[in-house]
Amino acid sequence: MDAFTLVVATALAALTMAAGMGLLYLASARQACLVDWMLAAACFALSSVAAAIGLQLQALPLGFIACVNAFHVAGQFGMLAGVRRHLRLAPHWGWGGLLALGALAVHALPVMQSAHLVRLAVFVPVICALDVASAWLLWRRGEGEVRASYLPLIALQLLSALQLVVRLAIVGADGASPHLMHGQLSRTWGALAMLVYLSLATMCCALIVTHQQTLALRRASLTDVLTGWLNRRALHDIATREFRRGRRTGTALFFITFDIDHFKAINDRYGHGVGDAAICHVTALSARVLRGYDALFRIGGEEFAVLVVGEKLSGVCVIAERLREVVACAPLTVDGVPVPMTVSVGVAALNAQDHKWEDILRRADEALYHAKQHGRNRVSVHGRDLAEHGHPVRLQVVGT
Ligand SMILES: Nc1nc2c(ncn2[C@@H]2O[C@H](COP(=O)(O)OP(=O)(O)OP(=O)(O)O)[C@@H](O)[C@H]2O)c(=O)[nH]1
Repeated sequence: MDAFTLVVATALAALTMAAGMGLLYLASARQACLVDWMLAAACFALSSVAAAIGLQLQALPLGFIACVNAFHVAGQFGMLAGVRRHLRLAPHWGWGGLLALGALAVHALPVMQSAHLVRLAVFVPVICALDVASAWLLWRRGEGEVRASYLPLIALQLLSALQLVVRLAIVGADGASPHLMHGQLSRTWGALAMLVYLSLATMCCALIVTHQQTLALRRASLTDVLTGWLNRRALHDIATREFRRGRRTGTALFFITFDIDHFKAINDRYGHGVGDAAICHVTALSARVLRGYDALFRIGGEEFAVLVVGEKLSGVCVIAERLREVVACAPLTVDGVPVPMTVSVGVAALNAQDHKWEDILRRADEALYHAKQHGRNRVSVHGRDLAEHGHPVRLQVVGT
């Protein structure tokens, strides 16, 4: 295939990428990085169109070469800008504009007019730096589940940089041993590499965005909207997994359940809006005293559960007591007036007779009920304050 046909195909691939990014932007949750990638593709398309026109004029005029290179640099910067925006960093398009203008201006230097090799030697490091910067950012910031979706674009950016370095080396070697690669062949290589790059970049960018949406949907399906705590569906998944692990490895497992005391009265007196704020207030306070890695669940209107793994009973009782205390000591303020709140707390541990995690939760609920029955604003521990089915063993209550 001749260079002209390849360049036209590259322009079409760039336009396809721009259209794909634009359509995905409209169809998805308007992720702004898609606009950056669409602009990047538009720059690549302009670069290819300039190259195609220049090739038709036989001897490629320097003005066209300058445009080809400037739009190409802008396109590569756009790829980086999209990556930065996806990672919640400022895209800095201003720098991209300056870089493109610099790329245009540098062609006025006489040395740039002399040889294809000189121009390659100037632009390859710039483009490689942009490619490697995108790959490095994605690698550094991509943690956990998202990294898998970043790997194809990381690989593509690195391969793009690598092929440029190889191309520069071959064109450079051509200077020493003539005809290894003349300018026309180098351009054909460049157009072919760009065609492959654009086709794959379209898929890589789409993969990143759709994967992120999938994760967001999954997160939303497991999270309570009001508090941001996990919901019952998540409780089932996480508790089942931890219960199995606890049975197999003998790791201690506890549920702390707690419930806002006389919450109905808060709703009745101040309205549902304040009731909602009270729920958020309690969960925010509780999260402060809980360990960052405990799983926190909203399991009912104003009832919550914490799954504690690998702790001693005494440690769990300290956590539960701290939780009770922090809520009692920090009332919600409504129009400058404090609204005192307390919580009743129940604690239960995994024991040898348990067949399923629901057994532990049921006992924690019984302990919570016991705390309610014995004055509220207190912590009751199953097996210490009450025996099976909520019968008191001795009325020793941790707390008030
Ligand atoms: N504002 C608000 N209220 C809720 C929400 N979910 C449940 N509720 C209300 O919470 C109240 C719970 O009341 P009860 O179960 O009687 O419990 P309580 O008044 O806290 O009494 P005790 O638990 O016995 O101390 C009900 O009035 C529900 O309507 C919610 O998301 N927001």
